[in-house]
Amino acid sequence: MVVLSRPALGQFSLIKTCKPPATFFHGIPVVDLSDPDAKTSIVKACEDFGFFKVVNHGVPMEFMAKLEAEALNFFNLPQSEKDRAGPPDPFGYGSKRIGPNGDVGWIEYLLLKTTPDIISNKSLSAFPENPEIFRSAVEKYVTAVKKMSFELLELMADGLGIEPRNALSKLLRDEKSDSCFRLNHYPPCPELGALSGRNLIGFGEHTDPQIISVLRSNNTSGFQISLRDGTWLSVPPDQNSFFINVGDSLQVMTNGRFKSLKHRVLADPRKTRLSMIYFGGPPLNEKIAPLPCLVAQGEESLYKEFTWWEYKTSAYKSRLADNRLGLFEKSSSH
Ligand SMILES: C=C1C[C@]23C[C@@]1(O)CC[C@H]2[C@@]12CC[C@H](O)[C@@](C)(C(=O)O1)[C@H]2[C@@H]3C(=O)O
Ligand SMILES: O=C(O)CCC(=O)C(=O)O
Ligand SMILES: [Fe+2]
Repeated sequence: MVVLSRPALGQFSLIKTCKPPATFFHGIPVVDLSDPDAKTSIVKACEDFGFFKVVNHGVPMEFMAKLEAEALNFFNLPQSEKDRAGPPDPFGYGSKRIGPNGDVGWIEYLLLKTTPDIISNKSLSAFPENPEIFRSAVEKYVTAVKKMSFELLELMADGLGIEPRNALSKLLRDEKSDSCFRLNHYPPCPELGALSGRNLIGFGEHTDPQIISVLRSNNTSGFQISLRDGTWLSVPPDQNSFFINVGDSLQVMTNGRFKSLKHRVLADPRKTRLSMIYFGGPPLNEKIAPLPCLVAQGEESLYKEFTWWEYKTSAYKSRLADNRLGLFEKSSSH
């Protein structure tokens, strides 16, 4: 029989109680939603990165594949037909111009409102043949992704010790939730091959203003996140997984504990990138402020008081790369 000395026993209990290290893939935190301790890895990823990948998410792969096929059908239409769904106001079809303030990229997109109806009339007019097929593909996908987003926000609340656990998810579950959905199409840019070492911006660097963004793309790379040292990390694409971004509003609601992360997309010389992103936002009249239980005694909010409507209005006056939250920080003189 082996008799363990006291110090050796101590080590043994440490091994047994220590949490396994977070899983990473190419420097990106990966959260397995079937893991009973997913809430801990979600909180850690949101604190350290403001970004993570989700596997075992429960969203049927066929919903992703069907919507991808329908979106490609749309983007492969003649330009004149696509233009019938534009210009974006901000909803509808847009090409090269992103937002109202002069940002451009190697991209075309459809921006859709998810409440109260999935698709505004203008976007539907681009599908004269059979708008119902497209509507149904978007609806199935968005409904499943919303459900997963509610779960993620409930796990976040659990992990942060917030009560009730629906304090965050109720904002997206609300029928007045101001959420939207975006299909981005980045055509290949063959000229890029000749300009070796040069980057072509598909979607310029920015943070997302909402609470969370849930991104799924085909297997084409191009998505990058900004690391603390200012370098860009390329995120290996994975068409079967989701990538989650903490939005500016969640940064405020956690009083800066979670960070909204800058990201961007570079165009590819050879391959088409097709991405679909659900942006979960609160109702327009919702006050965006730190949850009281996350502000320790003696501490105060890092941000001025504002509603989602005020933030969104201000965001739409900004350029993509602007530090939108800066205007709402208490230290700011604006
Ligand atoms: C340049 C802009 C495009 C954007 C509105 C804005 O003025 C600044 C924020 C941008 C952004 C980034 C995340 C989402 O893609 C988006 C729909 C959003 O809510 O904020 C876009 C806006 C847009 O494309 O209209
Ligand atoms: O298209 C992508 O992969 C990301 C685009 C994005 O960040 C956005 O639409 O806000
Ligand atoms: Fe984004």
